[in-house]
Amino acid sequence: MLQYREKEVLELQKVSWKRDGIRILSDINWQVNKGEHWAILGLNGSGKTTLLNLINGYLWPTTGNISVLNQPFGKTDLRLLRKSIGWVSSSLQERIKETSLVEDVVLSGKYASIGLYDTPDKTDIEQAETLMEQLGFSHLKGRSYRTCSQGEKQKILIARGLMANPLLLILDEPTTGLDFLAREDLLMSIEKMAEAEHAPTILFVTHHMEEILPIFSHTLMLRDGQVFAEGETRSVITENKLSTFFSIPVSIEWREGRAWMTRK
Ligand SMILES: Nc1ncnc2c1ncn2[C@@H]1O[C@H](COP(=O)(O)OP(=O)(O)OP(=O)(O)O)[C@@H](O)[C@H]1O
Repeated sequence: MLQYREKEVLELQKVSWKRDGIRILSDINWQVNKGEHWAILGLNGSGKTTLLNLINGYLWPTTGNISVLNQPFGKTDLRLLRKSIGWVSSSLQERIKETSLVEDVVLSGKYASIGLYDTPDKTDIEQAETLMEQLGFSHLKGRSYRTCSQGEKQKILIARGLMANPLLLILDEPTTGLDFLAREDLLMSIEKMAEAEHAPTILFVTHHMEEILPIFSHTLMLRDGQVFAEGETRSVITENKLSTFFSIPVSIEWREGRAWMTRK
């Protein structure tokens, strides 16, 4: 595990990524500091997944510099770094063994494994139980993962991601496929988790404005592989900026710290 006391969680300087002569990401400058949680907003194909793959070191930038948890890429052991990063995505969901018990899926996060290969100790079991309670699914203990709903599965995977006490937690479109109630329930669990003591820095990828909860102090907007806007959420989520971003006039209504968008 990395020992990490610095202020800076993430720094990208002039990062570009090209594939087959096409620039997928251009000139990304982005800094995330401790104490901030970021939403990443972008249309399909804007480069969000590519950006996450760069941060995790699964892709290498064509140009520019990346430093994650104060570890400059090129001088760092990426396998060690990845132990400090939790990543919850739909591709992870597909890799979970459907017959596993809910608590074993959570516990497997301790070893960054998909199955449960090591024997968990008492502290691990207690930690898993605390996370299940915090995220509101203690009642699913003893059930198989297969029998859980989509919203429950997302909570299980977030708890799994938290088992290794990551410093950075990436939630890549966690609300995909959820109905209104399941989505709100998951968002409230994420909010509670973010407010807990020793919570990791969260990067939350979404297509939907209203999912940017007040805990997301900052927002990065990506368009066509470029940073369209970045900074404090209230200064980024404005009618003017969003109308340009979506190329249609939109209005925003703020309710309980969340921006609800409609077409004008
Ligand atoms: N390995 C690759 N080779 C060629 N093109 C790629 C590759 N990976 C991504 N792209 C292209 O880069 C662009 C950005 O893709 P990316 O998956 O990062 O977008 P995204 O914002 O995550 O989209 P979505 O919201 O649909 O998941 C797309 O046009 C995609 O086709």
